[in-house]
Amino acid sequence: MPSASACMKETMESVQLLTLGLAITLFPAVYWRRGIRRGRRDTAKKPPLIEISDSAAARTVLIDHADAFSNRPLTLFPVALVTGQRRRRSDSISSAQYGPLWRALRCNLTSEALHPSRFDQLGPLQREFVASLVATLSARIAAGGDGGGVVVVRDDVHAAVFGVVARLCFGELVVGNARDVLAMRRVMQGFVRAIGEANVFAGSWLAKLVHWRRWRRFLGYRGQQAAFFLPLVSERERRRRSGCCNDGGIRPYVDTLIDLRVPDDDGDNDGDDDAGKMHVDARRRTLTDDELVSLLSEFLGASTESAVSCIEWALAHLATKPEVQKKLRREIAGGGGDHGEGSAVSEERLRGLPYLHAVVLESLRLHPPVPFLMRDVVHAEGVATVPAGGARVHFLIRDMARDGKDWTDPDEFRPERFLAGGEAEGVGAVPGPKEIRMMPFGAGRRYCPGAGMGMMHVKCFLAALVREFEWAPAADRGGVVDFTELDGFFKVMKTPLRAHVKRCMQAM
Ligand code: HEM
Repeated sequence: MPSASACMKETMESVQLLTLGLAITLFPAVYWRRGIRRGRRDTAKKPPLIEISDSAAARTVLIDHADAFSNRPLTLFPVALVTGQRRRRSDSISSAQYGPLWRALRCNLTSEALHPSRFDQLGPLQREFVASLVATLSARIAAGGDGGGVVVVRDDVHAAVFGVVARLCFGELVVGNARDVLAMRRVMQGFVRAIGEANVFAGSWLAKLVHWRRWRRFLGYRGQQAAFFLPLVSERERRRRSGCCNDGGIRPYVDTLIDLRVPDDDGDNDGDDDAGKMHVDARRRTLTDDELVSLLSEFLGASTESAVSCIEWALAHLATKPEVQKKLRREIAGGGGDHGEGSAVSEERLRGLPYLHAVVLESLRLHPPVPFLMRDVVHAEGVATVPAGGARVHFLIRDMARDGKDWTDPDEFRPERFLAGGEAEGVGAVPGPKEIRMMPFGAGRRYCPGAGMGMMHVKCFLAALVREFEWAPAADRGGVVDFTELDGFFKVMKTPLRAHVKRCMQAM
């Protein structure tokens, strides 16, 4: 028999459903009448969508017309994340319009948390999380017996990368706090999954009604993020005031956000939920709570999801190409110098491993974690493809990097093409101004500021995984790896990689 609380919950849900249904039925009628009365029915049309998959055309517009192609759509996801009457947008770097606020936010990230001079300080952090990943996988293998075992690697890699990123973001606040970090990770994973599925709600109240539980869960992620992040921000402020922070020499991203003052140029604070809490000083202000949540969520999500996607795709290809795997292992083990079981390969050595670099580039070419770039173009004088009234432009990164006119056997995983003498010698992760062959980190004004850090995370974990373990397709699926992509916001493998893994003899 259902309990009283279950009955109560069901009744509440029915009432909510009924209310939502009524609101949806009445809203269009009321809005329509008001619109006609005031003579302001929204006639704004969606801009036409233009898709560009030719690399030469992409270079022309993104580089030669960089200013015109420097804005993303106002809402990045198919539906807005913050609801209600807020008049101030709660921007992250990705969503901010090209202008002073975007510049201040991006400059803060690149000159602080992502500055290359920081990379060398990351050694102890990487060693800690590489060692824990190696230990986790070794335990799984041991549980499988016979010196090897079938492992689904994605979640363990995700935990390790997120561990590093959370520490860069929050510093000592998350040290020794494994349960909270796991809970925060689950919220971020749920959020990323939800935005990948948000297309079902886009532009239709009926869809929101039909999928109302999912819709409610989707909106709930924002609140859950705030519930994790804002107390950490307050605690950080408290510890800074009392002078007891010890972050091992790395200034966490949250500190830079607390200290940041951004231009207060929209002057539109009336009725804003956060306006009362903001400190405004001579047209520069502190960040609102909403902005803090957006920026922290962006840092955690952007740094983790793309890196994990790239590591998993690379492992999938290495598992099916033993000769490439062996060659890579030889290169990683070759220089010696890195010591101890599961220890990370140092930043300096990672820079000197051309084949590892080529493997990562080839993985990003075939499976860019972000499949297309978005731009909102209002005026683009001299660009014939964009009509006078402007357009939404999508750059299809994946198609570009598999174009048969630019690449030989474009669907083949062949890292050698990036080595000296190969067809893509000198092609980097971020394109230069003269030519675009591939752009997994985007291009133009809005290219990814985390490209250097992202490459480093991928190389560091991939190097350790290949040095310590041998990878082969799991036999229980006929020894076949399914390379189908999931149709989400980030392009991960639809079926998470199941690999037969055993410890390498030289690593034992
Ligand atoms: C393998 C790792 C990564 C990949 C493949 C990747 C890919 C991308 C792509 C394709 C874009 C859009 C660029 C454009 O529109 O031209 C982007 C933007 C961005 N990424 Fe990354 N990213 C990675 C790692 C990171 C990391 C570590 C961070 C650090 C926080 C980061 C932060 C951002 C931000 C803030 C933007 C928005 C930039 C702006 O609008 O100015 N990403 N990323």
